[in-house]
Amino acid sequence: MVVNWRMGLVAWAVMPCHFIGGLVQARSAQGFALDSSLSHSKLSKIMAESASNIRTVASFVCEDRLIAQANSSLMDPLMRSRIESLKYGFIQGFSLCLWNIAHAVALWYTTVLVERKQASFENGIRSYQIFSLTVPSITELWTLLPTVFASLRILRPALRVLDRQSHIDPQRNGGLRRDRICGAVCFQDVQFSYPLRPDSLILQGLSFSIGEGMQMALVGPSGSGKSSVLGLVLRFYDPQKGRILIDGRDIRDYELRWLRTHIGLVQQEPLLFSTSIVDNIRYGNENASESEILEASKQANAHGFVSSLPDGYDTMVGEKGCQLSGGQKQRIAIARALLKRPSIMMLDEATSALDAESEAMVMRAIAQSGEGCGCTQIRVAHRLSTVMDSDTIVVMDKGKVVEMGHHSELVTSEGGVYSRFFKLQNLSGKSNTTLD
Ligand SMILES: Nc1ncnc2c1ncn2[C@@H]1O[C@H](COP(=O)(O)OP(=O)(O)OP(=O)(O)O)[C@@H](O)[C@H]1O
Repeated sequence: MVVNWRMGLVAWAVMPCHFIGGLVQARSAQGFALDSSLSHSKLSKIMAESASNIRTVASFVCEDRLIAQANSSLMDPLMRSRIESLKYGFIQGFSLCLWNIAHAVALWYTTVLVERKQASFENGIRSYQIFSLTVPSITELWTLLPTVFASLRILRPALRVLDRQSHIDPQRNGGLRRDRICGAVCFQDVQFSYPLRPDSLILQGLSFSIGEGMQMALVGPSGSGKSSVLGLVLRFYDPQKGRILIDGRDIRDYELRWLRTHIGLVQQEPLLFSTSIVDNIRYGNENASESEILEASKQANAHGFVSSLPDGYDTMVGEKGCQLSGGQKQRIAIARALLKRPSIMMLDEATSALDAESEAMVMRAIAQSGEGCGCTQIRVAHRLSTVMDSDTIVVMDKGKVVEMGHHSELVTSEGGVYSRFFKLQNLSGKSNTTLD
């Protein structure tokens, strides 16, 4: 407009041609971006699952099936991408055509202005140069849009997870803190269903209580809700109805992170981190001294096998602890939990891979590990022989307590669930017969 207002008006007049061309291109490229990000996310899921379950894949000879799945995850988007490419090619041609028409008009009008002496040759060239450099640059911003859309599409699931507000916020400060937890646990008429399956009631009015320092065993058929009970004590979820009390106070009153530091959990399939044994044990308490780590390892009956390894406590355990046996992993996980010195220790089939002698030794160590009042233990077990000594045995079925008491009472109760399965396990002579 400053160099030559007539040229300026032409630039404004042809600008929509540029914009429309760029917009059409951007729109058509969006489909492309979606297809390729979807197909790659499917493919990487198949690859990650196959790699982490490589032994299962090999033992079921599933390699060909997985390769076929990986191929088909790419074939469908590939076909669609070919069609999209053709469409994109035509659209690209159309928009470039519009683009070049705009340039042709601008150049033609420059020559007209110079011919009519309404612009000097120098100003004509200058204004055309300004037009041909600035207008396409502005319009090219549109062509960046597909990249922006594609990035947003890839980021959106991650952003959704980051934005999700947890109903139970472990970062929230405030709430009750005490000098210590003694470990009395009480479930009062607890009803619970998982958020993803709100209609299926997992715990149906569950009530029981354990005194501080006592040992309680949870037994029952698979799917009866035993592990869910442990998840509720750690407040991974809150019950829909009823209350859970620790030392007489509702667990929702406590500061969550503080509460969790007093509760130990060892699961049947303990997940170890891909680092050294000592770092895995230290995970329980990063401020622990070397002698405390050694002590916890001895209590968990892990010290013997760790010392016999060439690198001892510096041995790397591999991804998820794959370079250790099941029993060794369990012992490291127990040592890690013991290092926390928890007031409540929850063991979910945590000693299933240990021999009877090691198991008895570890259980004794856990019982002595709590501060002051001793450590309250909640054990989930299928092998009844391992929980016979518990102070209380709670027998669960379909989310309810069906029997409760000491082994000597339950085993003599005629027609009782516990006595029936105890006989079954003894008769079969297999210690791993389960309540199923
Ligand atoms: N995250 C979850 N979302 C939805 N349902 C779940 C979830 N976890 C478990 N369930 C369901 O809750 C029920 C109880 O599961 P839970 O693991 O508590 O049983 P369990 O008695 O410990 O079983 P097992 O002895 O086989 O370990 C099962 O029917 C299970 O399918």
